[in-house]
Amino acid sequence: MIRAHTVEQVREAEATLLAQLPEGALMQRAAYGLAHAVLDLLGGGYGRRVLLLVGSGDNGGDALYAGAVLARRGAYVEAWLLSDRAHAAGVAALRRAGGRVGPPQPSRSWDVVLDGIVGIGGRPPLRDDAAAALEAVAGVPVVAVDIPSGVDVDTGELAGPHVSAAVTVTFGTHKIAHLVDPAAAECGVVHLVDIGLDLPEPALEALQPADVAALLPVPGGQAQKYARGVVGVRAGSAAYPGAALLSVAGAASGLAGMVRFVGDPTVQDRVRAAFPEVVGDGRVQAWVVGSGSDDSAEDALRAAVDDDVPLVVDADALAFADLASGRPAVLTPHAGELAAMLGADRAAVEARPLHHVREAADRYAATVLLKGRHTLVAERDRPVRATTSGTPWLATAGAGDVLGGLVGALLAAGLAPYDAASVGSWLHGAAATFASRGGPIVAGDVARALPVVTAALHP
Ligand SMILES: NC(=O)C1=CN([C@@H]2O[C@H](COP(=O)(O)OP(=O)(O)OC[C@H]3O[C@@H](n4cnc5c(N)ncnc54)[C@H](OP(=O)(O)O)[C@@H]3O)[C@@H](O)[C@H]2O)[C@@H](O)CC1
Ligand SMILES: Nc1ncnc2c1ncn2[C@@H]1O[C@H](COP(=O)(O)OP(=O)(O)O)[C@@H](O)[C@H]1O
Ligand SMILES: [K+]
Repeated sequence: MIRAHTVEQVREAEATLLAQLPEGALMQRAAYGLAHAVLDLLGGGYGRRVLLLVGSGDNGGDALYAGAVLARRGAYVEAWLLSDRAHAAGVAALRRAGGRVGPPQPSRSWDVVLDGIVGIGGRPPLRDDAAAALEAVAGVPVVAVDIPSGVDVDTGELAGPHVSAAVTVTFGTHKIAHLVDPAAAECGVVHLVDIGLDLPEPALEALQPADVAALLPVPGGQAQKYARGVVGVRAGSAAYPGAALLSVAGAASGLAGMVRFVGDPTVQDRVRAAFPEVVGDGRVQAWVVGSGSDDSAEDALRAAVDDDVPLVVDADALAFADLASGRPAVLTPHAGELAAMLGADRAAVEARPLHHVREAADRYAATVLLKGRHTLVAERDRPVRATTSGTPWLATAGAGDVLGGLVGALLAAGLAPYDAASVGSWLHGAAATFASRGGPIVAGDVARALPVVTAALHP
């Protein structure tokens, strides 16, 4: 599991550790890890040209000490101090190691910039002098120290100019901005340096393959199809028959024991032709409702709610999500749909996805899965889960229908809504990456890849 903590949680853990360690030891650990990440990126130190952007806090201190390590490895290191209160011991260490301190020499070209402007003590927006320094080094790859300066650490929001990093080296634990967009998209590759912090329950987490494998419902020797769970799909319409096929394709991932389909008769024929294993109406352990349902969405959701089993509420059914409020249910909006549910603008949801997904989980007393580059799953009183598997090629029509069906299969197999949503989202992203191999895919490819990625979790 990748765990992310708030600034306050990190500060508390840091204070406990600082009290036990000799002065400066924690910063040395951080700086050493940072320097080695930079050496990895540059393929060595000798002859490399490194510019440090140094603010007034300990984040600048990390950059200065790492700069000293790099200078001792033969790099040419220069520190641009953005404050006259830069970390004094760090400045001295850099000088001792042969680094230069002062405004950068205009003619120099840099292999890398270390962003030590602000870390977890920064409050966006960045000040003008810091923003001007970033402009001056535009085009040079940046390694962000702890956090790309200018992003809001605890919300993942952007507020004005900020660093776009190739690599972010963080310390002790991930921060929320490393996992939540739009800030997460500015972090590049995130590298965690262990500095020995003892941390509480995280604010946010991201499942890793081992976590997904541990949560996955796997049939035992005595398995039989009904006991494995039956998932029902009420999706599609004469106008959108494809959505029914894709929702069923996700449900027919093999993770539940049986799939039922209920819908428009012409659509039903097409579903049966494409999926001979799918049967008609009857008892189910979970319903998936709404993908392409058009004007039948409300009736379909009411019928599903009457069965009193866990629900996936997708697409057209989201307009009636109040019907699922307080029930075991996963609501699966994209940003536009969530905006409509909350009476907000789509742009506001995209700028503040964490805020809005939490608001919806609270308002609907349900599990809310907000689709996007890093999908977020929120439920009251639980850490939000972010999905980091996937590829931008997954942003393709019908991919969301497959996801809804898949989450429904996991609900039917007995996972709680929170786990079904986050495990389903992870598998969906992994299947997309597997199917894509770096190239284009369509939604059906994602569904077809689900058994392969599921099998790969249990070698
Ligand atoms: N926690 C840990 O376990 C460890 C932490 N470590 C490191 O310490 C870092 C935290 O250091 P920190 O507390 O000194 O804060 P930090 O982020 O460097 O600077 C804050 C200062 O910047 C300023 N400033 C504020 N807003 C600004 C703005 N918008 N634009 C420009 N300037 C702005 C403001 O100062 P002012 O100039 O207002 O006096 C403020 O005081 C952490 O991220 C990690 O790198 C590791 O060494 C070891 C383990
Ligand atoms: N930039 C992106 N990178 C990775 N995945 C993305 C990106 N944008 C969207 N997705 C994923 O693509 C899928 C699109 O689903 P959705 O918006 O519901 O489309 P549709 O309604 O056509 O099925 C979601 O699973 C979402 O998380
Ligand atoms: K930084």
